[in-house]
Amino acid sequence: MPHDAAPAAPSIPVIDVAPFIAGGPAAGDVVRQLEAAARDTGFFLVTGHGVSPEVTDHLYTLARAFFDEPQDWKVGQGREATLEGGVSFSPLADEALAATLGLKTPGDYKESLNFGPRLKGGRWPAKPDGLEQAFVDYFAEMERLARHLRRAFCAAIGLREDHFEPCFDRHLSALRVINYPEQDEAPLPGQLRAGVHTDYGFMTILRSEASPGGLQVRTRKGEWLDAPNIEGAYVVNIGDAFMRWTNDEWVSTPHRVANPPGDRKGSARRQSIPFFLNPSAETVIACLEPFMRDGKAAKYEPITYGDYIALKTSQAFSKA
Ligand SMILES: O=C(O)CCC(=O)C(=O)O
Ligand SMILES: [Fe+2]
Repeated sequence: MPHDAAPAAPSIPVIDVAPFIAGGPAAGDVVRQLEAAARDTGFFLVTGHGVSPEVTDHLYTLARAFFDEPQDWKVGQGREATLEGGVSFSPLADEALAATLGLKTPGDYKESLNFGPRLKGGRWPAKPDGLEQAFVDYFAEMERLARHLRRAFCAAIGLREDHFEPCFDRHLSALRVINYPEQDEAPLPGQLRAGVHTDYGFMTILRSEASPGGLQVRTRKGEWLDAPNIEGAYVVNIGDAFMRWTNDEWVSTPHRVANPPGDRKGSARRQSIPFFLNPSAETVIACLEPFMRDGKAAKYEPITYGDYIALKTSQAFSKA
């Protein structure tokens, strides 16, 4: 076989969504690219998304200032969990994401700040100034991009373009900034920056950062791919609830965040910003009609998103 006929290495595609957002003649081509990626790896990068770089950088910078504060102070922040739209702080090794797949591992080598307008948190910290507003503004940017992507998904599936909109009227989406510190000491056996897991909800839109020890995605064949880092691009992946909605035809893919290699541990701080787009608690996840054509049957019983998420969350925080 001539060597140029070898199958292409699997990869995570980069899709320019600007023609879809603009609604021009190339919109259909974007829809086809998104559908192929959603069925194949369940992960893709988007450019041409229109998200404000200033709003993104501002949240990044203020969150970084928070993480730079002493640990003793941070652990006292956002503890009440009584305030809708409050903030919560999850310290190093608090969460083991691999527990959602039934794996016992030490807690993830990360700390995070978490916010959602309909999620309970505590009072916002007194510093840095403007932290709450930075979360709120970036959340709004993510909602805008998510709305475009939902419309594109409807076009791909053959649904009315506003099919999912009622599910997001009172959505339970969450915005998180994660700090993966430098690893001055070796992590515990089995401890990763973030253990292997799938995301629970509809989709995740991630602002990532190029640094040693980053996001890796498991293909359907079981190979681990490094997610590319492209300045200004966002990583998008399909979540479990959406996979269930599509009768498993669109895929929620396992992923993890690797530790930095031994020689780079002291220079490998990384900060990422995932936005987890989740439907409302009362949304019923039932197989979409186009996925039941040609004699195909629904694989799962309908379930409300509230029941579904409660189960997954309790697993993630049950410590090894
Ligand atoms: O930080 C990353 O690159 C990914 C984090 C992640 O997968 C998650 O928090 O669900
Ligand atoms: Fe994830």
